[in-house]
Amino acid sequence: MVNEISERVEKLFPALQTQRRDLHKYAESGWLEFRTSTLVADRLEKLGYSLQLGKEVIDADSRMGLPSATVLAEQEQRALEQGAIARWMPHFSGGFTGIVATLETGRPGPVMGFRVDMDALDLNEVLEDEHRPFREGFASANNGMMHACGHDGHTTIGLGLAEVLMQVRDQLCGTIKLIFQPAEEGTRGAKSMVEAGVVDDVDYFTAVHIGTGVPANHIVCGNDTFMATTKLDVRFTGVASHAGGKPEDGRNALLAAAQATLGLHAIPRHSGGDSRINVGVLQAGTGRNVVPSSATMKVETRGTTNEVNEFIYQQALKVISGAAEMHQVKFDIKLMGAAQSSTPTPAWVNYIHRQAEKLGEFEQIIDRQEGAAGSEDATYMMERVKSRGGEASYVIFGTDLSAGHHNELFDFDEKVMMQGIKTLAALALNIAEFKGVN
Ligand SMILES: O=C(O)C[C@H](NC(=O)Cc1c[nH]c2ccccc12)C(=O)O
Repeated sequence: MVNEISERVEKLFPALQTQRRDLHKYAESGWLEFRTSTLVADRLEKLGYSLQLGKEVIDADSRMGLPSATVLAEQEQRALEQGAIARWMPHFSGGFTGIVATLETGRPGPVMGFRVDMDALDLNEVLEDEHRPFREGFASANNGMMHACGHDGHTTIGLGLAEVLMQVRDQLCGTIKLIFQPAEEGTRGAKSMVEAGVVDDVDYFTAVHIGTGVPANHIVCGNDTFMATTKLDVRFTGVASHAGGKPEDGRNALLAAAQATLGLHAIPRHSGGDSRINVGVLQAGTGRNVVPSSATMKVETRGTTNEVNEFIYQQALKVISGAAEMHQVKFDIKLMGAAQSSTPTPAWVNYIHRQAEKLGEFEQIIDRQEGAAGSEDATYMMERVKSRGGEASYVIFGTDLSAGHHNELFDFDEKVMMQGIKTLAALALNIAEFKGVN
């Protein structure tokens, strides 16, 4: 069975590479994955999956960090010009760019959920010969959007997995659910899919990532270091006045934001675990001789547990309102994203380990990756599945990178996609080996 899967996946490689490069070239940021979604939906339908799309899998009110209506409309238009398939667009229009593809095998067995993400980062790709995507003609055509975290690879893994599983459907049991999630960056999209009930029937859940510093031919079967996080946009609104003639009439939003920035970074640590705070963007003012009446900040808090993150977040709210009070300016706070901390379930990690072993492709099979990582909103899905007694894990496939994640020179070795597909396909094919037949 292992050899059969390997051969099938190897055969797909040229098509997978073309697919990945197409997605890379037409990179789309979170909630704007219009072209990507229409292509993914079309492919999955052709393969024979039943599809749930857009509002069926995205709870509108649980979406975080949604771009403005203007941006959504502009980008939908741009996607159509770049080859989005128009007949699918009504499902995704307005920022509902999520897809769940289901394969009912008709044989008894568990529901297995696989999650990949589809969004790019807000980043300009390097357009120079030293960078392979540019050299080979698939660098991002979209200004300010770049697949610099490998989600083009993840989406391609999802499509390749869909194809292989359909080829071997007679050997599968239970139900396969492939989840294509929007807006992972900024941890904005997963919650809306969880609230739409997407994983409520999933018994065994697996999310994937490539790279993240894990060497090529290594697999981490259960990454368990994701930090809980809260993302917020803060806007201070003061009063503009003549900086020379009437400074006392002004209410200085820039000072409030500056004060808040220093105060935020001075929030104490928490004995319950590591924490982070970052003011990543700070913009204020309009002119040299005007008391600045507006300021905006983009802030994130993190903690190794939900409690630690909540502590930092609550302190942050106090610092922000205190700084506003000090400078007599108004403020408002918008929640832009959030994720929980989560740990995989040991039995599922162990099963993944054994399947990876059988593939015979990996030099090292690691159960846990230690050390503080970033955040991931797949944790919402993991926690929902676990809360119902299910199994969940987050798997990392190591690969050689040309530069770190979120860097303008990021690229990866596309062979990793095949290792990903083989491993995930093995999880589905051999599920009878997990705790016997369900
Ligand atoms: O918080 C976010 O915006 C999500 C973003 N997530 C990632 O970069 C994914 C990620 C970070 N570190 C790891 C380690 C393993 C897998 C995935 C990751 C981050 O942490 O800034």
